[in-house]
Amino acid sequence: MTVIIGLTGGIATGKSTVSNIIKSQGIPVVDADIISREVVMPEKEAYEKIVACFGDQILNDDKTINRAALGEIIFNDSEKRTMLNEIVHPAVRKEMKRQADAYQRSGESLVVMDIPLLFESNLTHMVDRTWLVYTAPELQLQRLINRDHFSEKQALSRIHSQMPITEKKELADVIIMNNGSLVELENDVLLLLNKQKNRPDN
Ligand SMILES: CC(C)(COP(=O)(O)OP(=O)(O)OC[C@H]1O[C@@H](n2cnc3c(N)ncnc32)[C@H](O)[C@@H]1O)[C@@H](O)C(=O)NCCC(=O)NCCS
Ligand SMILES: Nc1ncnc2c1ncn2[C@@H]1O[C@H](COP(=O)(O)OP(=O)(O)OP(=O)(O)O)[C@@H](O)[C@H]1O
Repeated sequence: MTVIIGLTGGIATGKSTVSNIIKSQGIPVVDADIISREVVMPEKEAYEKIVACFGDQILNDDKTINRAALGEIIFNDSEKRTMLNEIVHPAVRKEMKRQADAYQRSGESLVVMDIPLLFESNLTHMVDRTWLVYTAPELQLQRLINRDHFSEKQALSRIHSQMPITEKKELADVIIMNNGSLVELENDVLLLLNKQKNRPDN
């Protein structure tokens, strides 16, 4: 039997950092952010819909989508964000399911799905358990500004596009605290994986 873990968090709380630790242990990770980049490549179905909806001012010279430009639009306008989500999410869900099914068929005992909008998009039915990477809101803001060189306003508009991390904390089965160092985070994740291996049924 395969146990599927839904790994989530808020923007810049450390999902990719945790999923890299998980991958380093040979555990497969299905990554919604990576898939959401693949399904909007020029040859894919969602691409034409995005261009029709947002115009060619969101394109780079080579006709690929300018993610910074599209981000500026959708993180400042909830209606436009819903429109983009309605175009992109069905294709992302389909590919996530395809990858998870393939891992299941190949007999993996544990598969992790890294899904930033797991709770916002009601995708918990796709997973057996939910793990949340949590950082205190002030630290989340600081890490986002440092990583992406956003202004405070840009960073807050992205944070406010999601369910607050404090609310997600109430919904998750397991909380991975990420307020400390990277070494502490790695130790905690390795311990959690060990616990999961020893008690695969929950
Ligand atoms: C707006 C886009 C082009 C910006 O691209 P960019 O490369 O700057 O960011 P990236 O895709 O790496 O996302 C970074 C983080 O932003 C957050 N985020 C992304 N999209 C959304 C959204 N629609 N609503 C809320 N938060 C979001 C997530 O925490 C994600 O981990 C891109 O995020 C996108 O296409 N979003 C819509 C698809 C989506 O919802 N992806 C998230 C998981 S499926
Ligand atoms: N414990 C930590 N100590 C210091 N920096 C950290 C820690 N955890 C994560 N970071 C840094 O914080 C930033 C956000 O982490 P990461 O990119 O893993 O978040 P994410 O949740 O995957 O973000 P997104 O939602 O945008 O995909 C990165 O620059 C990362 O290196």
